[in-house]
Amino acid sequence: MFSKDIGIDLGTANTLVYMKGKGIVMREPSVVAVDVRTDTVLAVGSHAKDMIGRTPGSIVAVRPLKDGVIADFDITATMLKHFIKKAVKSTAFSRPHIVVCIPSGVTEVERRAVEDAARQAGASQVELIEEPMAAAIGAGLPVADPTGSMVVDIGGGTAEVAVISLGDIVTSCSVRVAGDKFDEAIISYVKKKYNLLIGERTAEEIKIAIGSAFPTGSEEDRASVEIKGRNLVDGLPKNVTISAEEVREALSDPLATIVDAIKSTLEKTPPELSADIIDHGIMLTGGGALLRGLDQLVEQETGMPVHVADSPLDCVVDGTGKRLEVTMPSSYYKARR
Ligand SMILES: Nc1ncnc2c1ncn2[C@@H]1O[C@H](COP(=O)(O)OP(=O)(O)OP(=O)(O)O)[C@@H](O)[C@H]1O
Repeated sequence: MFSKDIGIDLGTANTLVYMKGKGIVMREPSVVAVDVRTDTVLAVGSHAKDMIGRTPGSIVAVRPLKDGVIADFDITATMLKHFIKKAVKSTAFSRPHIVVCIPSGVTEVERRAVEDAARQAGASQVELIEEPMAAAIGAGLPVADPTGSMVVDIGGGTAEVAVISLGDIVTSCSVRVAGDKFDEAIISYVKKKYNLLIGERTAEEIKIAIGSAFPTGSEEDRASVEIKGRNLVDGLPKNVTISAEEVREALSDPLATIVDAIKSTLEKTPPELSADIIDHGIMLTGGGALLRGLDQLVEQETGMPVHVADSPLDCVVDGTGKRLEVTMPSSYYKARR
């Protein structure tokens, strides 16, 4: 029988929905626009993201999950309900089973808020799973085997590093430094060097266009882009050209934090599992894994082989999907309670 069971990657940057039997049915930015005068939600997802930095005083476009935690409870619940209702039109007779993957830094109270929101949106059963585990499953790592698999999931708010064996996390480390901090680093670099104020959207565009973690010796190392912002000296709009090398310099501090998290997790890993990681390498997932040269940087810093997952942005939601498609032991998805 056709089932509307869904898996959700409730990410700080993007929310993805996987429907059993269909695959990924929705990808939207985790953004909500609210009219503060009437306290009503005006837009959710990409429409709301387009409004960031461009709203009049009466409207705020917010990202309810920030730095890997739920910054605004009620808005997160509203957004989750909106996405669930959009993906699955549940009725009293077809209440879906929902698997939600949430950042591992969320508190017990926040977990309950997510569960309640999913139930209010029509879920009959709600299961919460840990992000690095979902990412590892989605990336196709042999998480159930008695062998060490290392995954590094770099999203918008958090970078999660985990070593998994026999269906459970053996050692892990989570830092609140990921894609958003890369954008912030670009903003402050441009401000310091050029006295130019740019917005979050522009910084993200620069990162995606010419950002890199390591010089790869290719033509792209010499790329540059023209950016527009507000001159901090006279307050007027201004253009400057920024090079790939400058962006790499801007990103070096947040990247060093992520590399340190990987190294400290490796230091805590039992020797047998370390040996497995030397053989199989480290798997990078999450949107941050798309940063050019990141695999080479991690490889140079750790001496381990490093692979980037096939579809890094989809790994977490694919992991929740595999949970719905296959019956696996619940120990795979041990939610931290
Ligand atoms: N080509 C790219 N190069 C560099 N960064 C990218 C690229 N494409 C997307 N990103 C970044 O990836 C991040 C979003 O990744 P992802 O969707 O995996 O995060 P998330 O799951 O929402 O966040 P979290 O895991 O922290 O909850 C954003 O910061 C985005 O700017």
